[in-house]
Amino acid sequence: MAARAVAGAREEDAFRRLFRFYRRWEGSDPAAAVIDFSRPAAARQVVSSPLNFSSVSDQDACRAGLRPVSQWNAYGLDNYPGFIFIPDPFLPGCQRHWVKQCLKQYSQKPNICNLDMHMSSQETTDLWGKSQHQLRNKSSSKQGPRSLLEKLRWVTLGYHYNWNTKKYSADHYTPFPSDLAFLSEQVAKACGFPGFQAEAGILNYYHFDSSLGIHVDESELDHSQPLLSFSFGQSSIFLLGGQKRDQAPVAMFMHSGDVMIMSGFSRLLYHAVPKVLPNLDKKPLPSCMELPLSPDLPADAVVQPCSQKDWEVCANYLQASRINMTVRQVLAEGQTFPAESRTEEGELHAFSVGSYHEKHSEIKRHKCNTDS
Ligand SMILES: O=C(O)CCC(=O)C(=O)O
Ligand SMILES: [Fe+2]
Repeated sequence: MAARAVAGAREEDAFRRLFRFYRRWEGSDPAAAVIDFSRPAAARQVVSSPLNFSSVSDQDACRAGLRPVSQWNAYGLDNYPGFIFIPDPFLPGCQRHWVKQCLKQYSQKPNICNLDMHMSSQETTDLWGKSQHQLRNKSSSKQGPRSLLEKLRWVTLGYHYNWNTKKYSADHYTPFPSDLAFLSEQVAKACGFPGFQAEAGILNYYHFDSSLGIHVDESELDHSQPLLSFSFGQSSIFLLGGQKRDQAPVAMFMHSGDVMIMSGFSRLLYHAVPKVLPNLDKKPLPSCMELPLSPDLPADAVVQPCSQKDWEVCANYLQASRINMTVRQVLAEGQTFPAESRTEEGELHAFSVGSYHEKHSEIKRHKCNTDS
Protein backbone atom coordinates (compact mmCIF):
# COMPACT_ATOMS: atom_id res chain seq x y z
CA MET A 1 0.00 0.00 0.00
CA ALA A 2 2.76 2.39 1.02
CA ALA A 3 4.70 1.44 -2.12
CA ARG A 4 1.66 2.22 -4.28
CA ALA A 5 1.26 5.64 -2.63
CA VAL A 6 4.90 6.45 -3.42
CA ALA A 7 4.50 5.27 -7.01
CA GLY A 8 1.38 7.44 -7.34
CA ALA A 9 3.19 10.48 -6.05
CA ARG A 10 5.89 10.00 -8.67
CA GLU A 11 3.38 9.62 -11.46
CA GLU A 12 4.62 11.24 -14.63
CA ASP A 13 3.23 14.37 -16.15
CA ALA A 14 1.74 14.18 -19.66
CA PHE A 15 4.80 15.72 -21.31
CA ARG A 16 7.21 13.26 -19.72
CA ARG A 17 4.99 10.32 -20.68
CA LEU A 18 5.01 11.40 -24.33
CA PHE A 19 8.75 12.15 -24.19
CA ARG A 20 9.36 8.55 -23.14
CA PHE A 21 6.94 7.24 -25.77
CA TYR A 22 8.73 9.05 -28.61
CA ARG A 23 12.17 8.26 -27.26
CA ARG A 24 11.40 4.56 -27.76
CA TRP A 25 9.49 5.16 -31.02
CA GLU A 26 10.92 3.43 -34.06
CA GLY A 27 8.73 5.12 -36.66
CA SER A 28 6.34 2.27 -37.25
CA ASP A 29 3.52 3.05 -34.83
CA PRO A 30 0.78 4.91 -36.73
CA ALA A 31 -0.74 6.07 -33.43
CA ALA A 32 2.26 8.30 -32.92
CA ALA A 33 0.64 11.24 -34.81
CA VAL A 34 3.74 13.24 -35.67
CA ILE A 35 3.12 16.38 -37.78
CA ASP A 36 5.27 16.48 -40.89
CA PHE A 37 5.45 20.03 -42.22
CA SER A 38 6.91 18.72 -45.47
CA ARG A 39 3.44 17.14 -45.97
CA PRO A 40 1.33 19.67 -44.03
CA ALA A 41 -2.05 18.90 -45.60
CA ALA A 42 -2.20 15.72 -43.57
CA ALA A 43 -2.46 17.46 -40.20
CA ARG A 44 -5.61 19.19 -39.00
CA GLN A 45 -3.95 21.70 -36.65
CA VAL A 46 -1.61 23.08 -39.33
CA VAL A 47 -2.43 26.57 -40.63
CA SER A 48 -0.58 28.74 -43.06
CA SER A 49 1.47 31.54 -41.55
CA PRO A 50 1.89 34.87 -43.37
CA LEU A 51 5.41 36.09 -44.09
CA ASN A 52 6.66 39.59 -44.77
CA PHE A 53 7.85 39.15 -48.38
CA SER A 54 8.93 42.74 -48.89
CA SER A 55 11.06 42.98 -45.75
CA VAL A 56 13.91 40.89 -47.19
CA SER A 57 15.20 41.59 -50.68
CA ASP A 58 15.77 38.56 -52.91
CA GLN A 59 19.40 39.61 -52.99
CA ASP A 60 19.79 39.56 -49.19
CA ALA A 61 17.97 36.23 -48.97
CA CYS A 62 20.37 34.90 -51.57
CA ARG A 63 23.41 36.31 -49.73
CA ALA A 64 22.26 34.30 -46.70
CA GLY A 65 21.90 31.15 -48.83
CA LEU A 66 18.10 31.35 -48.73
CA ARG A 67 15.50 31.20 -51.52
CA PRO A 68 13.45 34.37 -52.07
CA VAL A 69 10.99 34.70 -49.19
CA SER A 70 8.08 34.62 -51.69
CA GLN A 71 9.04 30.98 -52.39
CA TRP A 72 9.06 29.83 -48.74
CA ASN A 73 6.21 27.93 -47.16
CA ALA A 74 5.45 28.95 -43.61
CA TYR A 75 3.09 27.20 -41.22
CA GLY A 76 1.69 27.71 -37.78
CA LEU A 77 -0.30 25.53 -35.41
CA ASP A 78 -3.80 26.13 -34.07
CA ASN A 79 -3.55 27.21 -30.42
CA TYR A 80 0.16 28.07 -30.68
CA PRO A 81 0.25 31.73 -31.76
CA GLY A 82 3.76 32.91 -32.56
CA PHE A 83 5.00 29.45 -33.54
CA ILE A 84 6.25 29.42 -37.16
CA PHE A 85 7.67 26.46 -39.06
CA ILE A 86 9.43 26.96 -42.41
CA PRO A 87 10.36 23.70 -44.17
CA ASP A 88 13.83 24.00 -45.72
CA PRO A 89 14.02 27.54 -47.19
CA PHE A 90 17.70 27.09 -48.18
CA LEU A 91 19.06 27.43 -51.70
CA PRO A 92 20.50 24.18 -53.13
CA GLY A 93 23.89 23.30 -51.65
CA CYS A 94 23.79 26.05 -49.00
CA GLN A 95 23.05 23.89 -45.95
CA ARG A 96 26.58 22.54 -46.22
CA HIS A 97 28.05 25.90 -45.26
CA TRP A 98 26.27 25.89 -41.88
CA VAL A 99 27.21 22.29 -41.14
CA LYS A 100 30.85 23.07 -41.89
CA GLN A 101 30.72 26.20 -39.74
CA CYS A 102 29.27 24.26 -36.79
CA LEU A 103 31.97 21.59 -37.04
CA LYS A 104 35.04 23.49 -38.23
CA GLN A 105 34.59 27.16 -37.28
CA TYR A 106 32.11 27.72 -34.48
CA SER A 107 33.60 24.84 -32.44
CA GLN A 108 36.82 26.88 -32.09
CA LYS A 109 37.91 29.30 -29.41
CA PRO A 110 36.83 31.82 -28.28
CA ASN A 111 33.53 29.92 -28.39
CA ILE A 112 32.84 27.58 -25.48
CA CYS A 113 31.88 23.92 -25.71
CA ASN A 114 31.04 21.03 -23.41
CA LEU A 115 34.57 19.61 -23.77
CA ASP A 116 35.98 22.75 -22.07
CA MET A 117 34.26 21.60 -18.88
CA HIS A 118 36.73 18.78 -18.32
CA MET A 119 39.61 19.27 -20.77
CA SER A 120 42.44 21.78 -20.97
CA SER A 121 42.27 24.57 -23.52
CA GLN A 122 45.18 22.94 -25.35
CA GLU A 123 43.18 19.72 -25.68
CA THR A 124 40.09 21.52 -26.97
CA THR A 125 41.93 23.74 -29.44
CA ASP A 126 41.32 22.80 -33.09
CA LEU A 127 38.79 19.97 -32.60
CA TRP A 128 38.42 19.78 -36.39
CA GLY A 129 42.17 19.32 -36.97
CA LYS A 130 42.32 16.70 -34.22
CA SER A 131 39.31 14.75 -35.57
CA GLN A 132 39.36 15.07 -39.34
CA HIS A 133 41.62 12.11 -40.08
CA GLN A 134 39.56 9.79 -37.86
CA LEU A 135 36.29 11.04 -39.35
CA ARG A 136 37.48 10.86 -42.95
CA ASN A 137 38.46 7.22 -42.51
CA LYS A 138 35.37 6.24 -40.57
CA SER A 139 33.27 3.54 -42.14
CA SER A 140 29.59 3.82 -41.24
CA SER A 141 29.43 0.09 -40.42
CA LYS A 142 32.30 0.14 -37.89
CA GLN A 143 32.01 1.59 -34.40
CA GLY A 144 35.52 2.89 -33.70
CA PRO A 145 36.41 5.18 -30.79
CA ARG A 146 34.65 8.54 -31.03
CA SER A 147 36.67 11.50 -32.29
CA LEU A 148 36.62 14.75 -30.30
CA LEU A 149 34.13 16.23 -32.77
CA GLU A 150 31.82 13.28 -32.12
CA LYS A 151 32.09 14.06 -28.38
CA LEU A 152 30.95 17.62 -28.97
CA ARG A 153 27.49 18.17 -27.42
CA TRP A 154 27.07 21.93 -27.36
CA VAL A 155 28.83 25.14 -28.31
CA THR A 156 27.81 28.61 -27.11
CA LEU A 157 28.25 31.79 -29.15
CA GLY A 158 28.02 35.51 -28.40
CA TYR A 159 26.77 35.94 -24.83
CA HIS A 160 27.80 32.52 -23.59
CA TYR A 161 25.02 30.86 -21.65
CA ASN A 162 26.20 29.84 -18.19
CA TRP A 163 24.71 26.40 -17.51
CA ASN A 164 25.31 26.74 -13.75
CA THR A 165 23.72 30.10 -13.07
CA LYS A 166 21.34 29.80 -16.07
CA LYS A 167 22.25 33.39 -16.90
CA TYR A 168 23.97 35.41 -19.57
CA SER A 169 26.27 38.21 -18.51
CA ALA A 170 28.19 41.14 -20.00
CA ASP A 171 31.57 39.57 -19.16
CA HIS A 172 30.90 36.25 -20.89
CA TYR A 173 30.75 37.65 -24.37
CA THR A 174 32.72 37.04 -27.56
CA PRO A 175 31.73 38.36 -30.99
CA PHE A 176 28.74 36.59 -32.50
CA PRO A 177 29.59 35.04 -35.93
CA SER A 178 28.62 37.58 -38.58
CA ASP A 179 27.41 35.01 -41.14
CA LEU A 180 24.99 33.40 -38.66
CA ALA A 181 23.84 36.84 -37.48
CA PHE A 182 23.04 37.78 -41.09
CA LEU A 183 21.11 34.54 -41.73
CA SER A 184 19.16 34.97 -38.48
CA GLU A 185 18.31 38.59 -39.13
CA GLN A 186 16.88 37.79 -42.60
CA VAL A 187 14.70 34.99 -41.19
CA ALA A 188 13.56 37.19 -38.29
CA LYS A 189 12.67 40.03 -40.67
CA ALA A 190 10.64 37.70 -42.90
CA CYS A 191 8.73 36.56 -39.80
CA GLY A 192 7.91 40.12 -38.70
CA PHE A 193 10.83 40.91 -36.37
CA PRO A 194 12.86 43.58 -38.19
CA GLY A 195 14.70 44.65 -35.02
CA PHE A 196 16.01 41.20 -34.09
CA GLN A 197 19.67 41.15 -33.04
CA ALA A 198 21.50 37.81 -32.94
CA GLU A 199 23.33 38.02 -29.61
CA ALA A 200 23.59 34.46 -28.29
CA GLY A 201 23.64 31.04 -29.86
CA ILE A 202 23.46 27.51 -28.55
CA LEU A 203 24.49 24.83 -31.01
CA ASN A 204 23.40 21.31 -30.11
CA TYR A 205 25.09 18.25 -31.61
CA TYR A 206 23.04 15.05 -31.55
CA HIS A 207 23.67 11.41 -32.47
CA PHE A 208 21.05 8.68 -32.91
CA ASP A 209 21.16 7.96 -29.17
CA SER A 210 20.82 11.59 -28.03
CA SER A 211 17.82 13.45 -26.71
CA LEU A 212 17.26 16.91 -25.28
CA GLY A 213 15.20 17.12 -22.12
CA ILE A 214 12.05 19.13 -21.44
CA HIS A 215 12.84 22.81 -20.90
CA VAL A 216 11.88 26.44 -21.49
CA ASP A 217 14.38 28.99 -22.82
CA GLU A 218 13.70 31.86 -20.48
CA SER A 219 17.15 33.22 -19.57
CA GLU A 220 17.13 35.87 -22.27
CA LEU A 221 16.09 39.22 -20.77
CA ASP A 222 13.94 40.24 -23.76
CA HIS A 223 11.19 37.75 -24.49
CA SER A 224 9.53 39.99 -27.06
CA GLN A 225 12.12 38.81 -29.59
CA PRO A 226 11.87 35.34 -31.13
CA LEU A 227 14.02 32.27 -30.67
CA LEU A 228 15.20 30.89 -34.03
CA SER A 229 16.14 27.28 -34.68
CA PHE A 230 17.92 25.76 -37.70
CA SER A 231 18.28 21.97 -38.13
CA PHE A 232 20.71 20.03 -40.32
CA GLY A 233 21.49 16.39 -41.02
CA GLN A 234 19.38 13.54 -39.70
CA SER A 235 15.78 14.18 -38.67
CA SER A 236 14.31 14.43 -35.20
CA ILE A 237 11.06 14.60 -33.32
CA PHE A 238 10.37 17.92 -31.60
CA LEU A 239 7.76 18.16 -28.85
CA LEU A 240 6.07 21.50 -28.24
CA GLY A 241 4.12 21.71 -25.00
CA GLY A 242 2.41 24.42 -23.01
CA GLN A 243 3.21 27.05 -20.42
CA LYS A 244 2.98 24.41 -17.72
CA ARG A 245 5.14 21.34 -17.72
CA ASP A 246 2.24 18.90 -17.43
CA GLN A 247 0.46 19.97 -20.63
CA ALA A 248 0.61 17.25 -23.33
CA PRO A 249 2.83 18.37 -26.21
CA VAL A 250 2.26 18.24 -29.96
CA ALA A 251 4.88 16.19 -31.86
CA MET A 252 6.49 17.22 -35.15
CA PHE A 253 9.35 16.13 -37.38
CA MET A 254 12.31 18.38 -37.97
CA HIS A 255 14.20 17.59 -41.12
CA SER A 256 17.40 18.95 -42.55
CA GLY A 257 17.12 22.63 -43.48
CA ASP A 258 13.95 23.23 -41.45
CA VAL A 259 13.68 26.53 -39.62
CA MET A 260 11.48 27.07 -36.59
CA ILE A 261 10.58 30.29 -34.82
CA MET A 262 9.19 30.52 -31.30
CA SER A 263 7.78 33.97 -30.65
CA GLY A 264 5.00 35.75 -28.76
CA PHE A 265 2.84 33.29 -26.83
CA SER A 266 4.99 30.37 -28.05
CA ARG A 267 8.33 31.93 -27.00
CA LEU A 268 8.18 30.51 -23.48
CA LEU A 269 6.58 27.11 -24.06
CA TYR A 270 8.06 23.85 -22.83
CA HIS A 271 9.77 21.84 -25.55
CA ALA A 272 12.11 18.86 -26.00
CA VAL A 273 13.78 16.60 -28.57
CA PRO A 274 13.16 13.01 -27.50
CA LYS A 275 14.43 11.31 -30.64
CA VAL A 276 16.86 11.60 -33.54
CA LEU A 277 15.76 9.56 -36.56
CA PRO A 278 17.24 8.58 -39.95
CA ASN A 279 16.35 11.13 -42.64
CA LEU A 280 13.20 10.61 -44.73
CA ASP A 281 15.13 9.75 -47.90
CA LYS A 282 16.53 6.63 -46.19
CA LYS A 283 19.97 7.43 -47.59
CA PRO A 284 23.10 8.12 -45.52
CA LEU A 285 22.42 11.85 -45.97
CA PRO A 286 19.18 13.65 -46.84
CA SER A 287 19.02 14.43 -50.60
CA CYS A 288 18.95 18.20 -49.94
CA MET A 289 22.53 17.86 -48.68
CA GLU A 290 23.66 16.31 -51.96
CA LEU A 291 22.48 19.13 -54.25
CA PRO A 292 25.13 21.10 -56.15
CA LEU A 293 25.70 24.64 -54.94
CA SER A 294 23.24 27.15 -56.37
CA PRO A 295 24.78 29.16 -59.24
CA ASP A 296 22.76 32.18 -57.99
CA LEU A 297 25.10 32.93 -55.06
CA PRO A 298 26.44 36.47 -55.34
CA ALA A 299 30.11 37.25 -54.74
CA ASP A 300 29.26 38.95 -51.42
CA ALA A 301 27.24 36.00 -50.07
CA VAL A 302 27.94 35.09 -46.44
CA VAL A 303 27.63 31.43 -47.49
CA GLN A 304 30.87 30.05 -48.88
CA PRO A 305 31.30 26.91 -50.99
CA CYS A 306 32.45 23.96 -48.85
CA SER A 307 35.49 22.21 -50.33
CA GLN A 308 35.18 18.53 -51.23
CA LYS A 309 37.89 17.74 -48.67
CA ASP A 310 36.01 19.46 -45.83
CA TRP A 311 32.68 18.04 -46.96
CA GLU A 312 33.97 14.46 -46.68
CA VAL A 313 34.55 15.04 -42.97
CA CYS A 314 31.16 16.73 -42.48
CA ALA A 315 29.33 14.05 -44.47
CA ASN A 316 30.85 11.22 -42.44
CA TYR A 317 29.95 13.03 -39.24
CA LEU A 318 26.39 13.75 -40.36
CA GLN A 319 25.54 10.17 -41.33
CA ALA A 320 24.69 9.49 -37.70
CA SER A 321 24.16 13.02 -36.42
CA ARG A 322 21.93 16.06 -36.34
CA ILE A 323 23.05 19.62 -35.67
CA ASN A 324 20.71 22.31 -34.40
CA MET A 325 21.59 26.00 -34.12
CA THR A 326 19.40 28.19 -31.91
CA VAL A 327 19.83 31.95 -32.07
CA ARG A 328 18.53 34.38 -29.49
CA GLN A 329 18.43 38.08 -28.70
CA VAL A 330 19.37 38.50 -25.04
CA LEU A 331 18.84 42.20 -24.30
CA ALA A 332 16.18 44.61 -25.48
CA GLU A 333 17.53 47.54 -27.47
CA GLY A 334 19.35 49.87 -25.07
CA GLN A 335 19.00 47.43 -22.16
CA THR A 336 22.02 46.45 -20.04
CA PHE A 337 22.53 43.52 -17.69
CA PRO A 338 21.49 44.10 -14.07
CA ALA A 339 24.60 44.81 -11.93
CA GLU A 340 24.32 41.55 -9.95
CA SER A 341 24.83 39.42 -13.06
CA ARG A 342 28.39 40.72 -13.56
CA THR A 343 30.83 37.97 -12.69
CA GLU A 344 34.37 37.87 -11.38
CA GLU A 345 37.11 37.74 -13.96
CA GLY A 346 38.22 34.18 -14.61
CA GLU A 347 34.86 32.61 -13.94
CA LEU A 348 34.48 31.92 -17.65
CA HIS A 349 36.09 28.52 -17.32
CA ALA A 350 35.04 27.85 -13.75
CA PHE A 351 31.99 25.72 -14.58
CA SER A 352 31.92 22.43 -12.72
CA VAL A 353 31.43 19.13 -14.50
CA GLY A 354 28.05 17.51 -14.22
CA SER A 355 26.07 20.62 -13.39
CA TYR A 356 25.11 21.82 -16.85
CA HIS A 357 21.75 23.31 -17.63
CA GLU A 358 18.90 21.04 -16.63
CA LYS A 359 18.13 20.13 -20.22
CA HIS A 360 21.64 18.79 -20.76
CA SER A 361 21.70 16.86 -17.52
CA GLU A 362 18.52 15.23 -18.79
CA ILE A 363 20.45 13.94 -21.79
CA LYS A 364 22.71 12.17 -19.34
CA ARG A 365 19.89 10.85 -17.22
CA HIS A 366 18.04 9.45 -20.21
CA LYS A 367 21.12 7.76 -21.54
CA CYS A 368 21.88 6.05 -18.23
CA ASN A 369 18.30 5.01 -17.66
CA THR A 370 17.96 2.59 -20.54
CA ASP A 371 14.71 1.03 -19.38
CA SER A 372 12.86 4.35 -19.22
O1 LIG B 1 17.57 20.75 -31.13
C1 LIG B 1 16.49 21.35 -31.15
O2 LIG B 1 15.69 21.25 -32.07
C2 LIG B 1 16.08 22.20 -29.96
C3 LIG B 1 17.20 22.92 -29.27
C4 LIG B 1 16.74 23.70 -28.11
O3 LIG B 1 15.61 23.62 -27.71
C5 LIG B 1 17.66 24.61 -27.41
O4 LIG B 1 18.85 24.67 -27.71
O5 LIG B 1 17.18 25.33 -26.52
FE1 LIG C 1 15.15 25.16 -26.29
